[in-house]
Amino acid sequence: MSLQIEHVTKRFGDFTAVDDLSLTVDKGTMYGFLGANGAGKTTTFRMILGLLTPNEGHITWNGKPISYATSPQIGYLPEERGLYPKMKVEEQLLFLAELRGMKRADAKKEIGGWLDRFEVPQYLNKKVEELSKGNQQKIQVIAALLHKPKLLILDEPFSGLDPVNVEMLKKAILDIRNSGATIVFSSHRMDHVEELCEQFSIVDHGKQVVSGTLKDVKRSFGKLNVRIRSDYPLDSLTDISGVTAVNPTVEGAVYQIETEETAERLLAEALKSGPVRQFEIEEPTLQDIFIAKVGKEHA
Ligand SMILES: Nc1ncnc2c1ncn2[C@@H]1O[C@H](COP(=O)(O)OP(=O)(O)OP(=O)(O)O)[C@@H](O)[C@H]1O
Repeated sequence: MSLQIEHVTKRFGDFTAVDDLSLTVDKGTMYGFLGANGAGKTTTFRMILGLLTPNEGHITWNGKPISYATSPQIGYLPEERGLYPKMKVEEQLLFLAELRGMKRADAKKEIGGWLDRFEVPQYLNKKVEELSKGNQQKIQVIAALLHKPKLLILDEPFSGLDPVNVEMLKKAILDIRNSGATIVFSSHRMDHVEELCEQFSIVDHGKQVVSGTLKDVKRSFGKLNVRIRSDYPLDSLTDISGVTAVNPTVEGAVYQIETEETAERLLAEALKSGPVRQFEIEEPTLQDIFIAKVGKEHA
């Protein structure tokens, strides 16, 4: 079982939002779909779900086209959150669960469990509009996964959640993946993607610019980070040859380099100013890779 996107292009008039995109998401994988604002992520999700039709190419789940409207196998958290503000939480979730083919009694049981898990059981009989934005978001996440979909598409699932709720949602998503579901999500938070995803791709202006496993992409990026903390000025380090980028931190900077010899030169130069409190060579982060591939202005 896999999700396959083959040479998919989507145009709106003269504008190409998704440009010859191909990717495969294997069953049981947690897949991160990344890109700057306007890169084409939501458009791709809508095409996966059959809500938009590609101009070219094919998308299949398990070898067949998907129809979100009719398939109980699919769960979707849309970017534009679409709960009915006047409806009570339980009514709303029951309504959506029945649309996805669940029996009312089963849905009722599951709803209770999820509201407890997300620490919002007190809102069962409250109108959606009475909940805070973050709590509405949790209800919408519950709506997407209540019927135990085999393929779960989450458009920015963490946006608007505080750190405690982000952790709660991460655990829930991991449990769903561990139960065998395939999950594709978009996020602008690279750290979340690093923690959760086995595979990912980055799109830019509708084109795929990077894809693969985190390990392979990091290895092929061919750059390292050197983190230096010091109580003394480090200005002269910026000019050392082999430094490709400098990101200042509160107590020093992180220098992007290509070879370890540059790290030695950085350390020698830093020590000229005074003692160094931290010197560490780190692998590149997904944030580094994203910025390098998509451009600083988008980060
Ligand atoms: N119905 C539409 N008509 C015309 N242009 C559209 C339409 N839907 C999307 N676009 C354009 O397609 C591009 C891709 O939009 P999309 O929403 O897929 O980006 P995204 O990667 O999800 O962005 P974000 O991270 O900001 O949510 C944008 O330039 C957007 O303006």
